[in-house]
Amino acid sequence: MQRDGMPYARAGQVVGLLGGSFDPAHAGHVHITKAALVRFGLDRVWWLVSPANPLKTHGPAPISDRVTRARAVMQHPSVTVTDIEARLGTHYTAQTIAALQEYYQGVRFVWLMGADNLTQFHRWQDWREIMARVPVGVLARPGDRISARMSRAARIYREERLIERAAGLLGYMDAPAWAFANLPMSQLSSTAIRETGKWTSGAVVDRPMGE
Ligand SMILES: Nc1ncnc2c1ncn2[C@@H]1O[C@H](COP(=O)(O)OP(=O)(O)OP(=O)(O)O)[C@@H](O)[C@H]1O
Ligand SMILES: O=C(O)c1ccc[n+]([C@@H]2O[C@H](COP(=O)([O-])O)[C@@H](O)[C@H]2O)c1
Repeated sequence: MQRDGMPYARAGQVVGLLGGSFDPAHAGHVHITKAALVRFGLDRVWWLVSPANPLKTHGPAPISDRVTRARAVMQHPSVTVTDIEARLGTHYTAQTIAALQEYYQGVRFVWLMGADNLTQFHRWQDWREIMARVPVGVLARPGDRISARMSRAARIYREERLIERAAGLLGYMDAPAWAFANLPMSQLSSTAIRETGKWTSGAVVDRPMGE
């Protein structure tokens, strides 16, 4: 049965999940998404626009505005922007992944994140359960490549890291498995955009990023 608003996926497909506040979405997100599709051999990527990041203190703009903005920014036939977590009522990534695996039997999920998130991954709720459930693909981010590689999660799961040449098989690996993709890096961040004042809660500003 297909629940309202849940994207379609069939058993055997490899679906990358990029969770984020997307407050607002920017070209850096687009860049890592396209890179992830190629480098990690994904069939699809779903953006999970989260109701709120459990580790962030500032409240994001309303989710409907962030989804609208994300859909305007990310237009690619293999990418779907979703508000799945709001629909499932999950707040923590471990819960979200467990619910998706239950709902989409046979679909191979890969969790995606920028290198900044790997540095604090060991602070996420049930982060080892995430590692046990799905392969993880990490994308380089300015300033975070070294700290990510030295992070607690990277050290604990040192043996489970794929060499870059094998990263295209990530979705077919049994968890735990992870890969780090080095790629030309984008300096963009939502924080920087919010600081320009071009994105305020409730206001959608549709300008090409980088202006
Ligand atoms: N420029 C970038 N390079 C690599 N990864 C990125 C980049 N921007 C965002 N990401 C990754 O995309 C995911 C969602 O990011 P998020 O929505 O938090 O955007 P952000 O720019 O990091 O926001 P903020 O500045 O508010 O922390 C995270 O895993 C983050 O690491
Ligand atoms: O589950 C957790 O404990 C947890 C802690 C911090 C961040 N996350 C998730 O990480 C993703 C990136 O968050 P953000 O706000 O940095 O874009 C998003 O999907 C969050 O829900 C998850």
